[in-house]
Amino acid sequence: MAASARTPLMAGNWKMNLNHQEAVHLVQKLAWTLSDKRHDYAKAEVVVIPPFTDLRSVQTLVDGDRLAVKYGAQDVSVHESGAYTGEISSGMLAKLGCSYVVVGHSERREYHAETDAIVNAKAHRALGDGMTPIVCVGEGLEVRQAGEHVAYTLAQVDGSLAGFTPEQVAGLVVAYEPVWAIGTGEVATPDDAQEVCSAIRARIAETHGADAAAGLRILYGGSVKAANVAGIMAKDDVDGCLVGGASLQADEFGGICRFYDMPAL
Ligand SMILES: O=C[C@H](O)COP(=O)(O)O
Repeated sequence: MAASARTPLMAGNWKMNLNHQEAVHLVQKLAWTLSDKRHDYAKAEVVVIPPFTDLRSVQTLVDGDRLAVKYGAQDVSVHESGAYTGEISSGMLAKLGCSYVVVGHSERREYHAETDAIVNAKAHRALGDGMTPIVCVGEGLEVRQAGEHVAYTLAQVDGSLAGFTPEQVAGLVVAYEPVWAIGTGEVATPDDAQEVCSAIRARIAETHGADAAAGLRILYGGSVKAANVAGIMAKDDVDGCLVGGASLQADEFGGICRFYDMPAL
């Protein structure tokens, strides 16, 4: 499968920002911006990832206005249901119409001690309920400075994708997010992104076969903006972006979604 056969994916992770009223306003403005510019959703799938408390409002808006924007959740429980106070199950997210679930974001790995085994269990939960996990991996600054970023990230990929069949892997999304580039303004160069994304694809070819590697979408995340997105997206093994801060502004995120119109700096 050629790179062009993978539909680019732009996912905006709002993190712990925006109440449900602000969420509706942002999605309306984003949809209007993309419609005004005649965005081609075949050139970039557009996904917003609000906090749990906004999901019902976003669902109502998307369904009511028949928007092409999709939405997902920032996390999911490893448990199916029961006495797990504060947890949200994959079944609940599927019922809200979520298409995607982020698992293993570095902020969950760091602040909530999520291991590859936990991330893997969450990814299986999401897929089991018909949603696509966006499995996050990526190294911290010390690992990068030691020159061990590729090996470190591939070990996370191995652990986080354990137990998936080649056919399942072909439909998954992996997001490579070097932790040192998240929210710092310190964007990895397009070559930095390509180095690790191509290594991930090569690893999947070894472990799950060529078709799985060709189908898997690999995103880059870390200080992506409209001004730098085109250079990153020009790389063969980068199939989209997981965007934090810049996804909170409709114009900026709209520009990222329309990367194909942006100059590659
Ligand atoms: O999930 C998104 C990433 O953490 C990137 O965040 P950022 O675009 O604010 O650097």
